[in-house]
Amino acid sequence: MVCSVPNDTQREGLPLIHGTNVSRFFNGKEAIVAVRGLSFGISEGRITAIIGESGSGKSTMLKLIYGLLELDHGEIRYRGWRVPNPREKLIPGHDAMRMVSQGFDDLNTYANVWDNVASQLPNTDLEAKFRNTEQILNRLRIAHLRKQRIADLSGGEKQRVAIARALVNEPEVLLLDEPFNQVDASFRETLQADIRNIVADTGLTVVLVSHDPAEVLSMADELLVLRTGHLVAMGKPVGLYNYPPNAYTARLLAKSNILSKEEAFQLGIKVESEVALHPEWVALRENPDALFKIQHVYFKGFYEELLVGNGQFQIRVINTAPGTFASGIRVDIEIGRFHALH
Ligand SMILES: Nc1ncnc2c1ncn2[C@@H]1O[C@H](COP(=O)(O)OP(=O)(O)OP(=O)(O)O)[C@@H](O)[C@H]1O
Repeated sequence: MVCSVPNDTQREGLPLIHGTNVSRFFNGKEAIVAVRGLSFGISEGRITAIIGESGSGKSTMLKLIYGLLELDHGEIRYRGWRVPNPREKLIPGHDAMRMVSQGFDDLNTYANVWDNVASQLPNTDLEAKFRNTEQILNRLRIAHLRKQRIADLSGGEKQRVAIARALVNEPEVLLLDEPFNQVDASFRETLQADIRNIVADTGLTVVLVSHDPAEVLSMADELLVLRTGHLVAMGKPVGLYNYPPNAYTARLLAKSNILSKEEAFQLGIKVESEVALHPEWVALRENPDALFKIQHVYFKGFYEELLVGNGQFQIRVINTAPGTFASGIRVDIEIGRFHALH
């Protein structure tokens, strides 16, 4: 779907969504940098997650992609055409995309689920309206709720209605702002699986924002990592997890221990840079003469998180055999692997 801007010409050979040097500031001269100098590509038919700490610019980036906010610098293209900014379009937001924001502002609280979804479709073909509404309610497993008012639904159910409403008229891109916020783990996993299936079956492109990368590691095909408005890493989850390009990404994805080269040396690692040591890359062996001591044991269910220190620095370690170590015990640290941050 082309949603064009006057005097624009299509650029060939770009990914589906392509940003060049995108910046957006707030507050005029005392500018708050929301995002700065972002250049990125988002592929068609994939799930791309924008991740980063609170305030890193994720929601701003999503709104810029959709065309809800004006850019201060740079440009964003969709299928090679420039995304219109809010001044260039009567109803802001790209016609090929739909966005589901936090808070479900778009839902009509007093109408029922069916009407909230069906109202997105025209009355010109009532049979198609019925069929498409029914189909998307089934896909999102909320057909049994069709007569319920939004006000009476749980947060997770509302989230599914909001997504159904966004998908019912078959956008090419679905933008999701923190879709798994405030929902429990089992709900999250089934919703993630349902979204993955929709992407696989329909070729939909999904861009989602998350402040908790662990929750999207298994779901996203690509990750874009933001830090204070800058893009500091992009790539596939497995690659970024195992070979993070910087300390921020290592901490965000893996809660990694970041050690200076001097600290690493004390663990027998000889490198000329900082080191990322993921908590699961470390094993412990009890030794009454060891320099390191278990300082805290945090019970996590099927595993424990241990804080181990030598008086100078601490590292976090995952122990998959809970109950083996108690606070105060002295341990040797065995490094399975590490990743040098150059
Ligand atoms: N309308 C606005 N006016 C002023 N500052 C804004 C506005 N929108 C965003 N900002 C600022 O821009 C920065 C990035 O905000 P943004 O909401 O994009 O971050 P985020 O990564 O989505 O955060 P969170 O995870 O907390 O939702 C923040 O410092 C924020 O305070």
